[in-house]
Amino acid sequence: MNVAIEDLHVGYAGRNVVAGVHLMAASGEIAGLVGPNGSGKSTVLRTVYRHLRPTAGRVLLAGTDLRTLTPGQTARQVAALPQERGSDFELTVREVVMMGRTPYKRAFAGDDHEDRERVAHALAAVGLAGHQARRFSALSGGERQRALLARAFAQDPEVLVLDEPTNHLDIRHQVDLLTLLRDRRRTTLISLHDLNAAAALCDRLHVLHDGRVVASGTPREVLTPDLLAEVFGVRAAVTEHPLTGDLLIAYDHRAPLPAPCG
Ligand SMILES: Nc1ncnc2c1ncn2[C@@H]1O[C@H](COP(=O)(O)OP(=O)(O)OP(=O)(O)O)[C@@H](O)[C@H]1O
Repeated sequence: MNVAIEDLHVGYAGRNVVAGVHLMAASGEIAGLVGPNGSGKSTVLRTVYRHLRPTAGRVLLAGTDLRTLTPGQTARQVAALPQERGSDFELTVREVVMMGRTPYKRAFAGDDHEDRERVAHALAAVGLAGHQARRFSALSGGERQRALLARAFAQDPEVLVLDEPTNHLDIRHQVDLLTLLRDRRRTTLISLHDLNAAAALCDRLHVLHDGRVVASGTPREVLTPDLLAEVFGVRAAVTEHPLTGDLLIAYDHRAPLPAPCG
C-alpha cells in the first residue's frame, strides 16, 4: 500500500509549521524523514496517523484520502510509534501490546487465538518475551520503546509510521530494530536523527527544513557534504562503510559551520 502526501499544510494553534510538503512512499518502501530539530518531521508523521488534521492538502493511502476512512479502518492499515509515548500505563507489557489488536475486535470481545499468537510473536521480535507480565510503567525508556514497537507490529498494519524509533535504544537494540524493519518490510515512514542509520535502512530520504522538503532521493543522492552543511550546519565527509558498503558520514565534531542559512 503506498502513501502519498500532497501539498500538505499543517500546524498548531493557527500557525502552519509545515507548508506545501509533497512526498511519497511506494508500496513496501522504507521512506526516511530527516531534518534538523523543529523542521516538521513529527508534524508530517502526525497527519499520517491522524493525530493532526491538515489545514490544506491531503494524505492518501493507496489513493484513498485518509479523511474518508473511519478511525477503525485507519487503525487496521496504519500503526504508529508516536513521539508522545505514554509512560503512565498501569498495564502489563502484554496488555499494552494487546492494544494493537483492538482494531480487529468487536466491542467487548476477548482475545482470540490469533490475537495471542500475534502478541507473542511481536514480543519475541523485540526481545521482550520474558517481560510480558511486567508493568509497562516500570520499564526503562528503551524497553518501553520496544514494547510500543511490538504493539505496532501486533497491529499488523500495511503502513508503519515511526517517529524516531531508535530514541533511547542502545546500539545493539538500534541494530536489531533496523534489521527487524528490513526483515518485516512494509510501507514505512520513519523519522531518524541518525543519518548513518537512515542511509543504511531507507530506500529514499526526504529532507525537511523549515517545514518544507528541500531534497528527496536515495541516501547517496541526498546526503552530500553540501546538503549536510546547508541544512544541518555541519562539516562532514561522505564516504563508504568499510564493512557494508553503505554510505557513511564522518562528521567533523570539532568545528560547527556558521549558522545554517534558511
Ligand atoms: N504541540 C505543539 N504545539 C505547538 N507547536 C508545536 C507542537 N509540536 C511541534 N510544534 C512546533 O512545530 C515545529 C515543527 O516541530 P516538529 O516536532 O514537527 O519538528 P521535528 O522535525 O519533528 O523536530 P525534532 O527533530 O526536534 O523532533 C517546531 O517549530 C515546533 O516547535
